[in-house]
Amino acid sequence: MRSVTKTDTDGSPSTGSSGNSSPNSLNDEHADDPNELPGGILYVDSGITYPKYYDEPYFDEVEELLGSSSSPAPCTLVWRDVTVHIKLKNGKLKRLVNNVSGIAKPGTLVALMGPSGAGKTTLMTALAQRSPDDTIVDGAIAMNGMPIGDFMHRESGYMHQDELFVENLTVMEHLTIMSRLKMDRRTSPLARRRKVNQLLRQLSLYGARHTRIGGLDGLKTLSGGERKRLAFATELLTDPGLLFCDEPTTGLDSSSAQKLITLLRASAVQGKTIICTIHQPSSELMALFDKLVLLAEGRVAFAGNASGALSFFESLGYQCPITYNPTDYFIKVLALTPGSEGASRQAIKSVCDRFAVSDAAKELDMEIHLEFHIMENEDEESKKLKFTHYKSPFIHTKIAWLVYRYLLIIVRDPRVQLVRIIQKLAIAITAGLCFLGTARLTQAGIQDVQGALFIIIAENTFIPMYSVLNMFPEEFPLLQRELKAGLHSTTIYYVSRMLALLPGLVIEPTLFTLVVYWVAGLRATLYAFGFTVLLAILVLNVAIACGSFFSCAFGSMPLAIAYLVPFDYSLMMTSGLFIKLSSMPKYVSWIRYMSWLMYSNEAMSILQWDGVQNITCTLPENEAPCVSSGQEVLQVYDFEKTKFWIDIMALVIMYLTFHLLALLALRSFVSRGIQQFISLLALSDAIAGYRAAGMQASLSLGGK
Ligand SMILES: Nc1ncnc2c1ncn2[C@@H]1O[C@H](COP(=O)(O)OP(=O)(O)OP(=O)(O)O)[C@@H](O)[C@H]1O
Repeated sequence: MRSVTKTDTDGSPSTGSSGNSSPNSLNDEHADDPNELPGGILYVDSGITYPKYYDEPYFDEVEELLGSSSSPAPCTLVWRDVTVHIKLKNGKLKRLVNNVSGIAKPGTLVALMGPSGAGKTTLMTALAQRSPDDTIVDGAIAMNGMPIGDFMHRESGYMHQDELFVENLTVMEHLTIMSRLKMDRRTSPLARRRKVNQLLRQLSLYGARHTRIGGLDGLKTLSGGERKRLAFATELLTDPGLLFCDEPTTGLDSSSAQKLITLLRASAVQGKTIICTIHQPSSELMALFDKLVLLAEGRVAFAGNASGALSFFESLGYQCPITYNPTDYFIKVLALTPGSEGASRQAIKSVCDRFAVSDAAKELDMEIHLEFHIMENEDEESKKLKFTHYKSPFIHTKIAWLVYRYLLIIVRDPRVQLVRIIQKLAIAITAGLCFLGTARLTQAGIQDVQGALFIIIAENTFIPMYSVLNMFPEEFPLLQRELKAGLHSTTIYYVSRMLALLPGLVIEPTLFTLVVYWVAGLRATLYAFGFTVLLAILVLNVAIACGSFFSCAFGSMPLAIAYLVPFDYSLMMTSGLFIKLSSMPKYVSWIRYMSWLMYSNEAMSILQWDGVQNITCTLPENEAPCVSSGQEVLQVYDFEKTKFWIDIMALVIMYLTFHLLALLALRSFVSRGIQQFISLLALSDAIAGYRAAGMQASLSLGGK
């Protein structure tokens, strides 16, 4: 056996871990290596150095050396008399799952089946402690003798029916980032990479490891089957003993479905407990499942071996025709027939009632009672031994990897970045050229200088503020899912999202101000230029913070725009350029204190005019009196030179306040849940439709 040697970035060699990724085999020596931030480290294997982290020869040898299998912690899930209600908008409760009991043991693959709307997903999310917030779950659910709680996020995996990814990432990037967000912080870098590589191979994704998951036009992306396998791989990163899969074969052809269920079967054989909802499996697929649970109208219609289901239905007089797939037949019996719903409900009730008093149900009941009895008599210490002693990654690790993820999204499409920079420069040059040679110390020059300053402020306010409005609503479904899975918190997400934007929020205003400032010929001192750039950066950041607040508070772009437009008009009107601030009526003049346009305009004007003397006057004597000094210019606009630092402080306070409000709005939005998001989308669509109708009407009026 050859030894595998890891060289940390400090150059000191250390022997790699030979265990699996479970905490028992963790190599504390490399615990949460701060050097292992995105970008990877170098590994040396018997004198050969392989750069970065995804080198195939390296992984080949490590796998030979360390073996590839790991055994998950055995997991028994038992539930008794589980009833699930949902709170409706009118305040009433609707029962979705009615008094359901069952058990899933280690090494079993359980099929949860039933007609559409039977309550499969509702039951599964309740068992996985991932129910939406407006749901009430009653009854007893326990895992390994402990009533379920937040620990389910780390002890179980949940594969959703519709997989959501950050589409512009590659398969390898996605798994690497998820391994840093999900896996125990004590897992050594070596074990983490080995796990990722092992999953890629096991799930036949190795060849597609550098393929983008989805997204960009014209580039190769993952197939539907590969996406499902990637979702599966993501859940397997932590090797959970319990796995929930919601319709994993939906959208797959029969061969891909067969492959996926075979994988689930293989995982169950390894010792996992897997509960899987599935629609219309073929007989071959069904043969891979150990147990079948049939749900109908929120109740259990059958639970036990698939072969037992045939005889149970036969005993009720439902003889499966020879040409029928038995599972299709069961679903047909348990589905509501359009036009005769009443009779169907009666038939379903009768099947569920008969199952409740059947021998199979009594046997199941005994098993469940025994499990709860053992649980009640087991001491806490031995219960704890059944759980992994998981330690979540540090907050700074999560932030670093989320920032990396969002930076990848930003730089992934260089065309967009390039277009943005070219656009910015083009606007800057055009705006600057309009003021070329005009910003002189003359009476006309005063207006030109103020105009150039306003261009800098406006360009760093309006477009950026509106451009951010769609960001949060777009990412909300994935955020909601990651929060439910306990991957991170709303605050971590928000901070990471903003940090990833930061480089652009510094580079863009700097470039823009640089061009406009010098082309327009504004005050040529390093002090004035430096602070103007700083102010432009601050303005852009306040605008982004304000846009983020509106985006988080209203949850959809059309709604946010509807409120932001009047707000930005009031900011602009009180900026000091369009109306004399001291002449504004009292009841609206307070708005200026919320206007970062006013603060930045005042500070930039002070930079341009403070200490300036001898502004030339070429006006005829009988015209208005001339402004002869910078001090007088500031007075014209109601600006005070002593307020320079107050303006900067006000901008900083606004930046912090908007971000804080945005974070609070996002947290409240998240806690109100996806349901509100869906209704907001409907409202936004209605607004968009209303606008389109209005536009149509005005067009047709115009036509007349
Ligand atoms: N938020 C909700 N408000 C009202 N009814 C709901 C809500 N969520 C689910 N339901 C209803 O609860 C029932 C069970 O839904 P669930 O998604 O669990 O069914 P399912 O068996 O998984 O269906 P499918 O196979 O079509 O996914 C359905 O009738 C559904 O319309």
